[in-house]
Amino acid sequence: MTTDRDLDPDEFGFAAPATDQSFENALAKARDGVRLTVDDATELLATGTDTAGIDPVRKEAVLEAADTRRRETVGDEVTFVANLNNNVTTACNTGCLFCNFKDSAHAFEADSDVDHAGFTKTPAESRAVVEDALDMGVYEVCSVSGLHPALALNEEHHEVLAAHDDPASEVNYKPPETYTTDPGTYVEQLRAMAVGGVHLHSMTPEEAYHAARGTDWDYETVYRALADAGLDSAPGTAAEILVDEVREVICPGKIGTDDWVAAMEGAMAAGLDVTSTMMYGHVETVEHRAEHFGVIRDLQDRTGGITEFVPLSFIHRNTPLFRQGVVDGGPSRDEDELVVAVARLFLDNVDHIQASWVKSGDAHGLKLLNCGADDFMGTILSEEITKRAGGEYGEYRSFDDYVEMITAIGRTPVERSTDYRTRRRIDPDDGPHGPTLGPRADGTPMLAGRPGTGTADGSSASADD
Ligand SMILES: C[S@@+](CC[C@H](N)C(=O)[O-])C[C@H]1O[C@@H](n2cnc3c(N)ncnc32)[C@H](O)[C@@H]1O
Ligand SMILES: Nc1c(NC[C@H](O)[C@H](O)[C@H](O)CO)[nH]c(=O)[nH]c1=O
Ligand SMILES: N[C@@H](Cc1ccc(O)cc1)C(=O)O
Ligand code: SF4
Repeated sequence: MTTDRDLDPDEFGFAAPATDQSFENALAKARDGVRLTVDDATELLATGTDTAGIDPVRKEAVLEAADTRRRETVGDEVTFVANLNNNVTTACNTGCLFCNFKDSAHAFEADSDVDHAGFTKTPAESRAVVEDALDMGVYEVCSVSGLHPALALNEEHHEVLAAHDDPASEVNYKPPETYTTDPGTYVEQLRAMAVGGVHLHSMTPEEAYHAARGTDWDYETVYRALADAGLDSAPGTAAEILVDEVREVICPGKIGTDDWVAAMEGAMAAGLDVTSTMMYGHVETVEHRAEHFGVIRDLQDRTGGITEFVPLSFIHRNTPLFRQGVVDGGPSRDEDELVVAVARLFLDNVDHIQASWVKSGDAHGLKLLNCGADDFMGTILSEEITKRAGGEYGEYRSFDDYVEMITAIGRTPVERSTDYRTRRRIDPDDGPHGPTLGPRADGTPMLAGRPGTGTADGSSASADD
């Protein structure tokens, strides 16, 4: 078991980025549509490693090149999805230092008197949440969870884990009866959520690792079992920064880069689409970000199954990294803009780049749509990861919010399916607007207080911490 530990910032002092490339050459290649190298990306992200800090004139040139590339490759549509986040449990012992979503699993034990603000849902509770959302027109459920020690793939996995001499320390396992609430198995949770034709987007590489721990099952086998239970696609979170020297600092309990890549390949081999992410703006350098882009582009060259790239701006306020003084904040807005722009320019084989209103808010999220992004995520209805980390931008956007925001920047609002293959252009003048692609969607707005609806209150409520 890994727990939060004190870190000395000097412990990880990475070398200052430097390359043999010049900013001007890298920019010229980007403008000409020549495939960029990791060194090129480093120069663009740094607005030149020859100068300290971000140069505002060079930054604008990078953003403009990326915005032009976005217009030429995917046009002026801005997509979004009618989705729901349903996280099953916050119990987790992995101890990632950037995460405040998790609660120590010990606190969930039936005989524990440790207070915690987290939750575990049974499969029946998960199903009820999804059913309510389907009534609102939602057609995607995104479910990511803590690595609860009682979660196993299926009954067979429970037996394998329980057969260890000391399951808690050897395979991070305690039987369900240890806990106040039994989360069921991964297969049971997915079966419960895969209801009414909803698209189930779940099981990050880290969760797939947990669903195979203590066995010799490969990732494809695990994802096939999950697909049989109703899984449609997998979120490429747990990526953080795909460079092991960074992972050793911020998430030493997590799988390494090679394993993350193997899990994504296993998911795709099992016939699933995947997304890709990068969580940046903590201890890493711009060179690490560029290397991360290289890992994603190589993976996509081999597989073609990545539907989108989602930059996740580090939210610092309540995290161990910030509280222990390892970092003094998250990324600046300039860095957010450059990450989106260089993702658009470098990831020439990934069509869609997402801007996140959860991480950046509406105004800056819209700005990111002018830096190379073409997707504005989803309605989500509930948000726990960013909120618990100290995010302040709420947990719900309505279709009317989306249409108003996207038309305000002169772009075309488009409702999409998770895989982007089904799209509906929305006529801004034909409101009020609601989802139409869901199995129970008839264009009715996802409004506050509709009978049977979940917790969304129709406003863009702030985080309550
Ligand atoms: C909270 S985990 C849940 C799923 C699973 N436990 C895992 O790690 O894959 C999902 C992702 O949220 C992101 N995340 C967590 N804390 C964050 C923070 N403070 N700021 C931004 N993103 C964060 C990370 O990228 C992480 O991989
Ligand atoms: N960027 C964030 C997302 N993005 C995921 C989308 O909502 C959607 O599930 C995906 O594009 C597949 O269709 N989700 C969050 O909860 N928070 C974010 O910051
Ligand atoms: N839920 C993740 C974000 C995410 C989930 C699924 C994705 O496919 C992409 C991004 C977060 O808030 O950090
Ligand atoms: S990021 Fe995921 S694995 Fe890491 S502590 Fe948070 S919930 Fe656990």
